[in-house]
Formats: sequence, C-alpha cells, structure tokens
Amino acid sequence: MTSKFEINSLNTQIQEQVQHIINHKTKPLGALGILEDLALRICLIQETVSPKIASPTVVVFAGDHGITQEGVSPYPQEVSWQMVMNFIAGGAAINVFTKQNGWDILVVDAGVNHDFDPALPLQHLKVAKGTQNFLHSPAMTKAQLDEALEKGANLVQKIHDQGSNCIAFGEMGIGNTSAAAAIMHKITGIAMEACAGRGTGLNDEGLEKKIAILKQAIINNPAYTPEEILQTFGGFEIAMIVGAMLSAAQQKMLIVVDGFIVSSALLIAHALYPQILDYCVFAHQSDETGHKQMLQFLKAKPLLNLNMRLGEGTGAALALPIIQASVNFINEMSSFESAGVRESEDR
Ligand SMILES: O=C(O)c1ccc[n+]([C@@H]2O[C@H](COP(=O)([O-])O)[C@@H](O)[C@H]2O)c1
Ligand SMILES: Cc1cc2nc[nH]c2cc1C
Repeated sequence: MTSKFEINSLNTQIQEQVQHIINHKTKPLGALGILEDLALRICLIQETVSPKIASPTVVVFAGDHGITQEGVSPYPQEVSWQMVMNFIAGGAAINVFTKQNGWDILVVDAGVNHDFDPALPLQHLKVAKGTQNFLHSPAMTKAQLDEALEKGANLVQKIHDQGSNCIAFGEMGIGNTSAAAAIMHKITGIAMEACAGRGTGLNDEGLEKKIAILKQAIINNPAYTPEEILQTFGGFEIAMIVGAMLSAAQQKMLIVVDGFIVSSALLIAHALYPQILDYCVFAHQSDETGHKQMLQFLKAKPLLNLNMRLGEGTGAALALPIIQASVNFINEMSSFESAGVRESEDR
C-alpha cells in the first residue's frame, strides 16, 4: 500500500524569481525571517509567485489503543470517545482555535472503542474498536494497516478535490503517546527513556512503569521496516495520518504538523518518502518529552514553542495564521519600487 505514492521533490525553477520578489519588498533584507522561508517554500510547492492558502482544513483523527490495559495513561480509555463527542459539540480547544480563524475542521473515527451513532457529523472510517495490546502482539494486522493507510489517503484526496491545498493534522487517543514513543524509538534508535514522556500527566512512578512496559513491548515484538513498525506499535489514527500525509504530499498540499503523535506519523512517512519534508511545516514544539529530539531527527524547525502538550491539532491551528501571514506578505506588500521607497545600495 505505501509503495503506490508519487511524491516529488520541489521544483526550484522559480526560486530565484521568488527570492527576488521577497528581497525587494519594503523591508530590510531578510527582516521577515522565517516568514520569508515559508513564503518561498509555499511558492515552490504551488509553483507560483502568487501563492494561496485555500480552504485550510484541520483533520482530527481519533483512535484507541490496547496498550492502555497496562496503565500507561492516567486517563481511562473512554475519554477518547467522550472527547470525540466534545469535538462534535464544538467544546474542545481545537474547536475554539479553528473557530477563531474560520478554518474548517473534520473529525475522524479512525478506530475508537465506541459505537458512534452513524448520524453524527463524523468521518466514520473505523478500522476496529481500538488496537490490540502491543505488549503481547502487534497492534494491528497487515490488512488493518493497509485499510487505515488507504482510508487516510482517500479522505485527503476528497478534501483536496473539494479545493483545499493546506491540511493540518491532529489526533485524539488515550494511550497514543506510548504508541508514538515506541515508533520514535524504533525509527530513530534513541533510548526509550528519551522517547517516552508523561503524556496526559503521569507522575514519576507512572512514567517509570510506562518506560518499562514499552521496553518490554519492543523486546516481545520484532519489527524492522517502517510498515512493520507502524503495524506493530501504531494506532489506527496514527496509520491513517501516515496515509493522509503521503496523499497530501502527492497532491502538493501544504502539510501542517502538530505535536508528538502527529510527528511520529511523519517519522514513518519520512522513512518511506524522505522528500515529504518539502511539504511539511512544523507548527510547534510540544512539551512532551521526546518531541524536541524527534524534531531534531527530522531537522525540523518548529514555528512556536508555547509549552503545549494537548494534541487535537491545537498547535497546528495556532500556527496557521503565521503561515497565512507569509502568503499575505508576498502577495500584498509593496516593493521598494511600487512604494517609492529608496532601497539600500549594497543588496
Ligand atoms: O500533541 C502532543 O504533543 C501531545 C502530547 C501529550 C499528550 N497528547 C494528547 O494526550 C493523549 C495521549 O496521552 P496519553 O497519556 O494518554 O498517552 C492524546 O489524546 C493526545 O492527543 C498530545
Ligand atoms: C481531557 C483530554 C483532552 C484531550 N485532548 C487531546 N488529548 C486529550 C486527553 C485528555 C485527557
């Protein structure tokens, strides 16, 4: 399933032209810092000097995790479906942040351990009612992995076909910091102690236990390729995000990466298609232990660091206005010439 994507590195043909436009805006050279890098990249992705952020969409994938049976989260599993209901009712942080900016939000049941009423305004893409406990066996079957990847990819294709060129990924799933930590350890080789964190708020004793369980799970379940790692330790929401990211990059959409769990999906996508990074903007550095090193592994520079560790796509939603500003400045700012402002002589 993962071999079918066609992801191209950026075409740099218009790079000099775009850089020239940026350099001649009414500002000292380079004075818009990272906004300038963003603007250039969005121009190259869209192959235009007049880029647009069209119908930005935040997609929140939810799934449950069998590993919660081992007490790796301070919250009970039912919080996953209860928070999905909260997303639908508009009461979660991600609802507030998307509403503030007028962004669209889609909530996906990727594999929550609950029977949702089919009439609810959800993307009903459930693969199964939660994964298996990966302490004892792989989290999902190969068929389930392929189903999740395919469903994620198809959903993004649909969003793209409806006119969106910018997609932000979020997630919800009690226990998913354990899945993400296991993926991080397997892909990066970084010690489990540096990958596993407190998640929703484990105390010292809880964290120690989580690390011990994850280490044992790694011993119990050999997994080598990125697909095997995802199948063995992933969640349905994480696998769906992998498929969604691959499809988004194939469609040349801008991908806004949220926190620790969404970044773990990117670790898998990147291991399969390194060029996917050309399409990614890293919204923030989460406070979850491990995210900083995960970002360093990807050579990623996050836009924000607000000590957040919520997930849901909240970091991504907060970064979207910055991304929008980078597009606005290249489209709307005057040049020295058009504004009649004198330029420095030694440019
Ligand atoms: O996005 C992050 O960086 C992040 C960091 C810590 C926790 N979370 C959220 O907390 C939940 C997982 O935490 P836990 O402790 O149950 O593994 C899940 O719903 C995530 O959205 C999210
Ligand atoms: C209340 C709550 C809200 C969340 N949002 C994302 N992960 C979450 C975890 C909990 C526990």
